[in-house]
Amino acid sequence: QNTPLMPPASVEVYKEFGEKPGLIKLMDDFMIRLVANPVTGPSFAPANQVRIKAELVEQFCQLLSGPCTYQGMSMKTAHASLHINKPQFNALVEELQKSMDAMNIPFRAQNQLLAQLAPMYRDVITVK
Ligand code: HEM
Repeated sequence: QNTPLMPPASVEVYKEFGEKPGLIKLMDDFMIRLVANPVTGPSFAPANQVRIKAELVEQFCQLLSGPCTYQGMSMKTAHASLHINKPQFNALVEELQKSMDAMNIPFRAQNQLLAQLAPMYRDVITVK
């Protein structure tokens, strides 16, 4: 996790995501969408999806003030060699929104998570 510009979301929001089991379900849905999307698919199809999902669960749990400590790579390190551009970043966020809608996560809670993720564009996007 780099440059946390927002205070973590409240633990109430973690509950609205269904805690750990909710996040696991969310990531299963999200990864299917990421692989199917023509903009993000080429990055995720060849990757270790099981491991990325597990890391995302821990990361989102921490961002939502759940009882987790993300121990994966920094966003800068994880994405350094992936040549990610802005359309890819935006496509990932859109797929996440679809997954959150599919899980009936309240809109306000969705926005709490998105506010945590938005500043990460600085570390994730390396291609103009
Ligand atoms: C806010 C946006 C993003 C977040 C929060 C995020 C989060 C993560 C996390 C937690 C990991 C696992 C790190 C680890 O293994 O220790 C990861 C890896 C990865 N991410 Fe992202 N990511 C974002 C954007 C993107 C985008 C836009 C793409 C490509 C379209 C992408 C592609 C990947 C790939 C391919 C890996 C696996 C790298 C590897 O296996 O070495 N990510 N990401």
